[in-house]
Amino acid sequence: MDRHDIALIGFGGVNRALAQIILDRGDELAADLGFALRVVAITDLRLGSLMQADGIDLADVFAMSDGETFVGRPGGTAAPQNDYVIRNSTADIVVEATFTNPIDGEPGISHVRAALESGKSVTTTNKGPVALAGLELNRLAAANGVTFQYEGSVVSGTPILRFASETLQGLRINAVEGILNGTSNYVLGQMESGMTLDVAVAEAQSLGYAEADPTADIEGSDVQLKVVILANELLGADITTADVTRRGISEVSAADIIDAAAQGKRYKLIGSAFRNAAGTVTAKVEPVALPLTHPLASVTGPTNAVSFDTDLLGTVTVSGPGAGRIETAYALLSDIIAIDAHQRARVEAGR
Ligand SMILES: NC(=O)c1ccc[n+]([C@@H]2O[C@H](COP(=O)([O-])OP(=O)(O)OC[C@H]3O[C@@H](n4cnc5c(N)ncnc54)[C@H](O)[C@@H]3O)[C@@H](O)[C@H]2O)c1
Ligand SMILES: N[C@@H](CCO)C(=O)O
Repeated sequence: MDRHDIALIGFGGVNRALAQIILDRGDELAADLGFALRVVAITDLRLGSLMQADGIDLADVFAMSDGETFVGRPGGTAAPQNDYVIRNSTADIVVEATFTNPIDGEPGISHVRAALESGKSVTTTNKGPVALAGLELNRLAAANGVTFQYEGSVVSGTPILRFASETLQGLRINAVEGILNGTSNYVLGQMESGMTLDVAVAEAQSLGYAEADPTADIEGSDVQLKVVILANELLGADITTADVTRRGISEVSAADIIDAAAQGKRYKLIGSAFRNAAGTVTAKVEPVALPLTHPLASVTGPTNAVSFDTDLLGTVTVSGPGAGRIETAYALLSDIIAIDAHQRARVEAGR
C-alpha cells in the first residue's frame, strides 16, 4: 500500500480536524483511496515542533493538556522551528494552515516556498500565499516537479476552484460573483434576527468560521483575497488586492437591515470580478441589499455560493459550506488526493 507522509504547519482548528479525520477514518480512507496517510511532523506557534519519522501518535497529541508543548517528546521542541521542520522532515506533503495574513501573506508564503524548494508538495487553506504569491509559487512547484493545491482557500471544502478549472473546461468564464465569506453571511443572518454584530461575531469565532482576527471577515479583506484568487485563476487576470475595491459589513447597521427587510430585500456581502470589453478585469467587495427573489438572497448561515457567468452555458451556481473546521479539512484531503494523482501521473510519465 502506498503512503503519504504529512507535515502539519499550524495546528489550529483546520489542521486538527484533518488530523482527527486521519485518526478516525485512516483505514477506511486507505481502502477507498489506495494510499495511507501518516503525520510525521507538526509545528505550531503555541505547541512548538514535533518530528517523528515513524509517525506521530495523534491520540497522544490530542490528549495534551492546555499550555503543554512538544518539549520532552522524542523529536519535540517547545519553540516552533517551522523552516527546519518544513525542509528536514521526512514528509512528502506539507499542509500549511497558519493564520491568513492579508497584508503580506507571511509567514505562509515563506512556509510554502520552503516546502516547494525542498521538493515537497503543498496543500494550503491559507489565502495569503495563494492571493499574494500564487503565480510565483505555482512556477516554483513546477520547477521542482511537485504540486501546489489550495482548494480550501476559496469557499472552504466546497470544490469551487476544481469545479471551474476541471468540470467547466472548454467554457469561457466571463465573470464570477458570490457570497465568499461564511462569517459575514452568518453574522448578517443573526443580525436579521436581532443579534448585535459583536455577539454574532463571537458566535462565528466559537463555531470556527472566523479568522483569528475577525476584522478580515467583517471589513471584507478576506473576500478581497478570495476575489483576487478567483480573478487570477479563472479569468486569467493578474490583479492584486489593490485592484479590488472593498467595503465590509461593518457599514451595515441594524436599521439598514430592518429597512431592507421592509422593502423585500436582504443584505449580503458580495465579491465579484468581471472581464471588461477591453480585456481588463474589474473586481470589488461590497454589501448589497438583494431582492429576496435573487438566487444569492436565500444563501444563509456559513453557506457560500459562487455564480460563474459562462459563454456557452450561461450562469452556473455552486453552493456549499464556506467555512468550518471539518469542512475546510475536507478541502485539504481533496488536495492530498489531487497531489497523489499528480505524483502517480509523473511516475507513469517517467518524470
Ligand atoms: N476555519 C475555517 O473555516 C477556514 C476556512 C477556509 C480557510 N481557512 C484558513 O485556514 C487557515 C487555518 O484556519 P484555522 O481556522 O485552523 O485557524 P486557527 O487560528 O484555528 O489555527 C491557526 C493555527 O496556526 C498557528 N500558527 C499561526 N502562526 C503560526 C506560525 N508562524 N508558526 C506556526 N504556527 C502558527 C496558530 O497557533 C494556530 O494554532 C487560516 O489561514 C484560515 O484563513 C479557515
Ligand atoms: N473566515 C473565513 C474562513 C473561510 O475562508 C470565512 O468566514 O469565510
